[in-house]
Amino acid sequence: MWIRGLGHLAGSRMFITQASGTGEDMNRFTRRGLLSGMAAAGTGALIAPGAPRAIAGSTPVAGRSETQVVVVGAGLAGLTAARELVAAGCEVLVVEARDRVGGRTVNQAVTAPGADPGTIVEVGGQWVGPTQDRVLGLIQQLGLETFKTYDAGDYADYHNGKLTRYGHVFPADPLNLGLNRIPPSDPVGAAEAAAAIQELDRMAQQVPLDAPWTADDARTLDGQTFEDWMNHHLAQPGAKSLISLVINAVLSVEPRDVSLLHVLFYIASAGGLDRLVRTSDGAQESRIVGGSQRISLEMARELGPRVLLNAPVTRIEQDPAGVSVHGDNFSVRAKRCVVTAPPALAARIRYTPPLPGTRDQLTQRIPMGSVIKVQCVYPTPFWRAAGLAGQATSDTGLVRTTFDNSPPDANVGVLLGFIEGEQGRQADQMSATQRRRDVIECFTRYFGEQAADPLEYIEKNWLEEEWTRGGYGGVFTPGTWLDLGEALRAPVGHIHWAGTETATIWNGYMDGAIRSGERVAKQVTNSL
Ligand SMILES: Cc1cc2nc3c(=O)[nH]c(=O)nc-3n(C[C@H](O)[C@H](O)[C@H](O)COP(=O)(O)OP(=O)(O)OC[C@H]3O[C@@H](n4cnc5c(N)ncnc54)[C@H](O)[C@@H]3O)c2cc1C
Repeated sequence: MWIRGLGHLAGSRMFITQASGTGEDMNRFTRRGLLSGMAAAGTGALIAPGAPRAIAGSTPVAGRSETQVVVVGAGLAGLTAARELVAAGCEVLVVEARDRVGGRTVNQAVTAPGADPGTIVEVGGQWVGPTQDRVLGLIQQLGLETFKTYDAGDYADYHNGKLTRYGHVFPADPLNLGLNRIPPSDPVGAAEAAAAIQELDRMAQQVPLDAPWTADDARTLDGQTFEDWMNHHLAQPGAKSLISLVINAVLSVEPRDVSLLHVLFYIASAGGLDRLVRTSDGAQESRIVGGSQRISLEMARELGPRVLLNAPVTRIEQDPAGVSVHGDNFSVRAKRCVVTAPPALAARIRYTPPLPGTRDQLTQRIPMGSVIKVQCVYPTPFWRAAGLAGQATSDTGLVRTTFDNSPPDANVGVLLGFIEGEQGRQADQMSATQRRRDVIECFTRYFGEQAADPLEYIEKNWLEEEWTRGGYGGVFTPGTWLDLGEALRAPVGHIHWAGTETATIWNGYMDGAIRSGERVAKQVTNSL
């Protein structure tokens, strides 16, 4: 492996990340880490704070002048790919733009007075659930544990200015669907929404996960937005409002933003729409003790100095013998490169020679959703005592879905809300003070006056995150799967593509990211 461009920084010091604790408390200066980082880089150079730095620990890739595979991005996809490649005997270097690992998963310390030290909340991805076998398997392998999301008591729905409490399963349940989280505030609308969910599930089963563009009628399905489909198939305003909320909650976009074919693919990829929205027995079922970022922190600890932080990749050059991956002050030469940044971010890297037109056009058409995740910390989860689960849906305000996000021992109570799609875009333009006020108003509307005075307000605006620029993930616009879908996973020369957006199962989720890392590692080892 050769890495150049670091030598001129000799004489400076380097921050070393310890692979434990929260995102905030991980930075330390250590000489041992510094030396192992240097060995990993193979340069003998010292690295300045703010410049690329390696994670301490584990076995350095000492004395090598070349690496085989450079992985761009130390999120779940990149770290999984690196781990698999190392297990297959490859030399790997992961280059990460941020000063931390985890990408769209990140823990934040709760600092509210009275909170136990070490209490964290996740400000990015957090839940895991049934059939997410790869993430569940990895959690177990890394010695981590899960706990169930609090899901006892009634849900609440705020509709047309009125608050309704209801049991988990739609009480009338006219189609005997056992659907969870369809509020009965407008029974006629709810019945139509339940039927629509059943119909969407049926349509989704026809979509081949590895090639959605080959679905019967793909041209028609990808030729319309999800809103077009709603306008043709839903008569009840209540049904439209509920199904729109489902799209907001599941994809963080508006129905007008996304292709119908993509919604069907996404449903199929998760094994059903009800599974996507459910808490118990669904995608929101469990959380990871200590926070979801621990998965990445543990993998990074194993990889040790093979992970280089503060290393944004700006340019990837290919020639017949391999690739050169460049940042502002580093370059890495390798045989193969794996890019795990979401498509919209991968498009910001300059490729020489330029990527094929279809690959670039694909990345122009997969924008990130719009999400701001907000959390209020209280002395206790007071809603539990009132027989509420902390889960609300709403047709108004910035926050339209909420959850109980208290730590496993409930040493404080945490209400979590999502500001999604159009609300996310509006909230991004508000002042922080206005946003906070509007969020707390929403929580108070749904859970009463006790919600009005939180001990701490935590907010993560993913639109503002330089190395993600939105969330939960990239969303396919009409026509993209049909004309450009084949370019999603096809390597371009020595460059391979991973990341949750490339997953066939649990696309958009942590599980999908891990699956994509496993898939690309096999693809790369087979090509070497
Ligand atoms: C608010 C929110 C809530 C979510 N909730 C859930 C949930 O509950 N459950 C669930 O399963 N999923 C959830 N998700 C989705 C989940 O977090 C993602 O699917 C998953 O983390 C994606 O992993 P990844 O490795 O594919 O991408 P990322 O995590 O985005 O990793 C890509 C990495 O590439 C780096 N990078 C980008 N550009 C460059 C560059 N030029 N040079 C170097 N590095 C670069 C980035 O910094 C990043 O670390 C949520 C996401 C968000 C934002």
